[in-house]
Amino acid sequence: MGNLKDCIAVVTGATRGAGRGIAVELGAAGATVYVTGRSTRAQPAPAYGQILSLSGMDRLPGSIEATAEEVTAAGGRGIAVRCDHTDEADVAALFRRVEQEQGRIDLLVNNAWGGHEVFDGVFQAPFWERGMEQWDPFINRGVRNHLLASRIAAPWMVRRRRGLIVTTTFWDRDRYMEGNLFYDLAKSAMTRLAFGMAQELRPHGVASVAVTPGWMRTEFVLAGHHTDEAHWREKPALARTESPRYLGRAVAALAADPQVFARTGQVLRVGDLARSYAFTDIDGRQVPPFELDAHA
Ligand SMILES: NC(=O)c1ccc[n+]([C@@H]2O[C@H](COP(=O)([O-])OP(=O)(O)OC[C@H]3O[C@@H](n4cnc5c(N)ncnc54)[C@H](O)[C@@H]3O)[C@@H](O)[C@H]2O)c1
Repeated sequence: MGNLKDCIAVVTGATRGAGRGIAVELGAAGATVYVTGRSTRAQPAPAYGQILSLSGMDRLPGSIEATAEEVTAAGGRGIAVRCDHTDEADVAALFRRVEQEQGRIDLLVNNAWGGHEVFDGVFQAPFWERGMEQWDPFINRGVRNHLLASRIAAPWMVRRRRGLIVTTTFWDRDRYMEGNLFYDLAKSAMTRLAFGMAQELRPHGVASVAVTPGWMRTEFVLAGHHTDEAHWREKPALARTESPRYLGRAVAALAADPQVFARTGQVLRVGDLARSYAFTDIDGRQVPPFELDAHA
């Protein structure tokens, strides 16, 4: 993995899940990582949806401080900053702090995602049977928050004519997420956001890409299957999952790639990046890209 010891990164929504995996892998490559989220040790995580209630728990472990400590233990420097990414004042204060402490930002990872917190246990349903209460967590805590962070970080990158914005999403060759219109809308908008930002940043030497993992064994997914990272192999349904660190390795490889600008505007699958940059998941497997029809 490339050396990121001079990299100043912000990873949004990094108390758990994909964000945590990305932050820790950036740390392993030596980066300074601002770990953001709402959950602190003093203020526990918000409750998740029905799938966790079904398994007897509605709160997941994780805090910005715990992830920041993991980043530092991995070899980087983790800095925990409480930030609700829907709140413009919080987001402005986050980036002000990064500017005061570092004077620059090299990598922004747009990842905070509210969709899972309202998951109702229904995997597929026609849109007219889903409630409008899904709009806010899926769109405002999935797309608006990324635009909000990016429009504050972009001017600093533009001034230096360098930088990378990574937006995590789910994308499978433009296939429709059957029975999940809200999810599909949110993910399509994120992917398009990364593309649109790339067009406007291109003349300024700044890159923007969307990165799509496969099905990840996040704390949410593991709890929904009544298991944990030590025992997931006992669950046949999780056979093709990957760890969030696999996505983290993809982001670290992109951040360390001097040719990353050649990829600007693209949506990149973690399984493809693993082949291209020759990395594996934490268990040594090179998990192929997730394809919807292969899982139908
Ligand atoms: N889990 C998977 O298998 C999977 C697969 C493909 C793509 N993805 C995508 O990866 C991204 C991350 O998903 P995840 O699975 O890690 O989700 P998650 O629910 O496990 O984690 C989301 C993180 O964002 C934080 N967050 C939510 N709202 C926030 C807010 N307002 N301010 C700050 N932080 C906030 C949460 O607290 C949490 O730390 C999403 O775009 C998701 O669609 C996930």
